[in-house]
Amino acid sequence: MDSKYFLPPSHPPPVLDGDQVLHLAQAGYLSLEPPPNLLACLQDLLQLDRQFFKQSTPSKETQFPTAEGTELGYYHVENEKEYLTFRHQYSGDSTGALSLAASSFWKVAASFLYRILCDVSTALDIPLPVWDPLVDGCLTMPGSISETTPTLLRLFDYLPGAGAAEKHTDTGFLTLCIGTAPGLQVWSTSDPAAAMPCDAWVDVGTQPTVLVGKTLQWLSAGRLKAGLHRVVPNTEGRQSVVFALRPSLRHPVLDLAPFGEPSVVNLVDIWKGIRGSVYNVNAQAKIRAEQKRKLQAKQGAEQGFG
Ligand SMILES: O=C(O)CCC(=O)C(=O)O
Ligand SMILES: [Fe+2]
Repeated sequence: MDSKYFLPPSHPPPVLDGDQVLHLAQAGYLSLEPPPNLLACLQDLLQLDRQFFKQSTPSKETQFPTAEGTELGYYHVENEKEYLTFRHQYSGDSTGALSLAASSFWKVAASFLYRILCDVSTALDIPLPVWDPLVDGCLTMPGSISETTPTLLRLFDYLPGAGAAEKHTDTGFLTLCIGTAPGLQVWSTSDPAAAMPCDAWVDVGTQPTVLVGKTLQWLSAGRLKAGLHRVVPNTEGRQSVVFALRPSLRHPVLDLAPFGEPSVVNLVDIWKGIRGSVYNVNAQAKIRAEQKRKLQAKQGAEQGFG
């Protein structure tokens, strides 16, 4: 028998249909139903997440020391929110279970977003192998700090009536946001052909939502638009799980030919440029204000990132 019948499929099964790809590209966001295994991992993670945030601040800080600004470990924004950022696995008795649940969730969330990346690539005629170096080390939670990439999993605990995030776009490829209560809003622009423009903030409620980030917008030369979003306070408070698939920086030399651009760039420089063009909506109020002030002085604009 001809061996071609035994070749593996060249593409993972699609997650999105054509209309969903179009919506994600044009609106910069898409609310959708994730696969059952992702929801099962989410429930395990949320249970441990609630137990974690009930602990005292010193206990949380000891288990997951704040590091790299907001980018690693436990971070507290006084009177607003606290959150825990995973970029690698932690060990130790008190943190083992949470770290393990985070690692399981990371794997399914990363594979979900990667498949969505494949779906948009197919629609844009971008060859799928192009993504291999770009997601190297991002699809499973790295074992140690030395193996980290910018990709992260973040567990938020927003204070009732106060926890929020100013409007911003994320910096990476794709972000998956799942909240336990309403609060996340996306900016929805009307069809340019519509008679009456009706641009508005739209509540996504507790519906899992995928957002396009600035790096994907840049790589696709604007064919995918980064999704503007914000978090508004909820009187009951809110937990959310945010997985941000960001570029791996392990292979800095990036040939843009497969993206339709005849040039070679340094991905580290591109990433630094994108990160440097925005302020951090998740930083403490004073740091945020200072970052905003510096940015305004530099570019006369106000832009946030999450
Ligand atoms: O909490 C959420 O659902 C979203 C948070 C967010 O937008 C961010 O951290 O970038
Ligand atoms: Fe965000």
